[in-house]
This record gives sequence, C-alpha cells and structure tokens, in this order.
Amino acid sequence: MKLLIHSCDQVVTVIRDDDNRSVLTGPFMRNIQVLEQDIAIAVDEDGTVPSTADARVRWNDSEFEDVIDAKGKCVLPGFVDAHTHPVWAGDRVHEFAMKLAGATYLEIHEAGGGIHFTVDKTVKTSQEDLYQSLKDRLTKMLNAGTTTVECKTGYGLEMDAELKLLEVLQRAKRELPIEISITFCGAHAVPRNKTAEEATKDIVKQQIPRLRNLMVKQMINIENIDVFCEKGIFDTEQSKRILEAGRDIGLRINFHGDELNPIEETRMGAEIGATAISHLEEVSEQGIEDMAAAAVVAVLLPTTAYIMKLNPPPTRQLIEQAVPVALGSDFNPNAYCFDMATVMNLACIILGMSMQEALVAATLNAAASLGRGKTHGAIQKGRIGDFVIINTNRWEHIIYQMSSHHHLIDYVVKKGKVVYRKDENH
Ligand SMILES: N=CN[C@@H](CCC(=O)O)C(=O)O
Ligand SMILES: [Zn+2]
Repeated sequence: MKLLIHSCDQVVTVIRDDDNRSVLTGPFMRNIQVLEQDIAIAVDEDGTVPSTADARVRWNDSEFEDVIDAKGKCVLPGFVDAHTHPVWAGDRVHEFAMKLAGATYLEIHEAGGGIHFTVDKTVKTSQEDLYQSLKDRLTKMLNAGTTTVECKTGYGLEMDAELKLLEVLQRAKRELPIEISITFCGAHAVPRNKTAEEATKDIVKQQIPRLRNLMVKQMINIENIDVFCEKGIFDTEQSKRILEAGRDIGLRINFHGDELNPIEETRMGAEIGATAISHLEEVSEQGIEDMAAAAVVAVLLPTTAYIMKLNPPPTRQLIEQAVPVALGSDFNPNAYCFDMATVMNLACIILGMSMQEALVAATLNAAASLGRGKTHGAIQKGRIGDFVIINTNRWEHIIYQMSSHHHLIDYVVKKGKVVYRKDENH
C-alpha cells in the first residue's frame, strides 16, 4: 500500500461511505461527516482509498511505503479550485491602483487595459517563459492545498496564441503533480481587430474544428469550453453558438455569466446543458430557478466580488433553492489569489456561507463542476486519495485563521503520494 495516515484527531470525509451522491445541495451542504479521535486512513497502490477512515481499522506500518503520524492534526479532502486563469504574462498591479481610485473593470477594459493588456504581453512571451511562470503558480496552489485545478486559456484570443497556451497547459498536466482540467476560453475577450461577430465566427468555424483535430490525435486534452458572456463582450446568442460548438466536440460547458450585467445567459446555459456557470453576481430569481431545475453548478468567486467591490452573488438563495454551489479562486491578473483557504474565508464572510458549506463548495461540488464528482472531493472508499493535513485539532482552523495556510498545512497528498511536506519547505 502507498500511504498510511494514523492517529488523526479529525478526518473530514465530507460524505459517508454509503452515500453515492456526486454533489451536495441545500441543507446537505451543512451536514458533512467528520470522524473524530484516533482515526486511521490508507491509500492503495492505485492511489484510491480502500475503505472508510475509521479508528477501528488497524494497519501494520510495514505494509506502507509512507506513514504519517497525524496526532494533533486533521485530514481534509484536497481542495478543488473550480476556476482559474493561470497562463499569462503581464501583471496588472498598475490597474489595482486605478481601481482603488474608482475606475471600473469595464471602463479599464474599454480603454484597452484589462484582459487586452495581458493579451498583448502574453502573445509576445515565449512558451518556455509562460511554462515557468505557470509552474510557479501551480506549485503555490498545490502547496496551499489545491490538488485539482481548472485552468483556462484566454490570453491569446487568436488561434496560434491560444494553441501556445494550450501546449503550456498540456505540458503542466504531464509534468506537475497537481491535477489539471483544461478549459478552452478563446472567447475571453473580442480581439482588437475583430467585431464580436467576426470573433464568434472565427472560433466556431476555425478554432474549434482545429482543436477537434488535435484532440482526435490525442495531442491535447481539453475538457471544458468557456466564454466571457457579458454586455460589450460576447452576447448571449454569440456565446450560445460558441458553447454549442464546443459541446459538439465533446467539451463540458462551463462559462462566465451574470457577472456585471444580466443578459439572460443562465437560461441559455441551462437550455444547452451547461455543467457550470461562474460568477453570477447579477443572477436573477428566474436564473436561479433555471439553474436549480437543470442542476447547473454555480461556481462562485468571492475574490472577484471583494476586489471589484461588486454586490456578492445571492448565495443564500442559490443554496436554499438547491443550486449546487462550488468555489474557485479566479486566479488571474485582476484577482491575484492562489489559495482556497482564503477563498473559503471570503465565502463565509462575504457570501454568507457556513464553514461546512464553504468546504463542500471547495471540494466535492467544485469536483462536480469538473465532471469529477464521483471520484474526487471527498474521502470515501474508491475515491482518489487527495488530502490536506493541517496541524490543528479542529478542521475549521483552515478557514478561521486568515492567511495562515503556510503555517497550518503540514502535508499535501495527491493520489496517496506526499507532494508537499512543510518540514522540507521551511
Ligand atoms: N471576467 C472575466 N474573466 C476573469 C478576469 C480576467 C482578467 O481580468 O484578466 C474573471 O473571471 O474574473
Ligand atoms: Zn474567470
């Protein structure tokens, strides 16, 4: 066997062994399972958990490649970050100052800054340099407890540049221990030399067929299709065409909607079979009903609401109406946050979630938004052995102690392999 963790004070399994749900909604998000006192948990050679974490299970240390004494510690599922934009060059620290002085996100974007500023820098940066900065960012995420992460393209916009970003992500997927779900987001902004309609046609007729060829040849492995559906970017009808073209080559629909101006995109997403919609600061009551009826995962991004001083999404309504809620860091040059501990803290304070709800949203429900709700995001027989081990006797400290994940996280485990050990990094 690969790994034994014994004597844990708490193991937060999230769901029970006999529970076959792949997502939690409504009151179930508050009712997570926490095993207490002298709990042991193992991971098999294949990287999965062989049986329930249980004090009654006694293991012989010699059967394991690695053994962790977790007395005084808690084990949680590895965090799943449901929304990031990690491949780019050109930070926007200068725009942070502009925003503090009162400029809005769309004003900066319309003046040629924002995403366009980062696109200009990214297209001029070599593949190797982009890879090295991506590696640094993903390593920071992993060390902060994120074992699975959704990663978008979107700072290339034109085909060649987008392909460069996809290759960089594909290399990271091959070489790094963090698990990556790649999202094609060629429709992240309208390129300067095109109208939104021209860009839509280019993506649907040129870019997506090209991706299909590369996927058939197994040269890239893309899982999701995304669009920034927003007034002044891609409208609802254009977004629909792009998302459907992606769906038709086998991608899951997972897009930006209802962030700054509501344009009925949640209805469209529910109708075309979206797996997830992100942001939702401006979602309407009808939008919430549509998402609940179609079980579309709401990926909430509290860093964005915080940084841009937006009205937070109606989180209590989403949860009460049984929309599955997940969390993402939204790591990007506008929201420079790597760690899900901070995201969960902000989700509690800004979005009004309980700590149990925030944890479910940052594990099981985030996994569900990436089609991994049956295999990731909980500690359960048959699931992947991805864990975060913290050095406190109650798990809630990872949310309560702000900006403390460096001090709290002793180990990060991916598929039963220790991929971060604090002792070695300090
Ligand atoms: N809203 C669109 N995309 C990103 C921001 C990207 C950027 O500003 O560079 C987001 O999710 O917040
Ligand atoms: Zn985003």
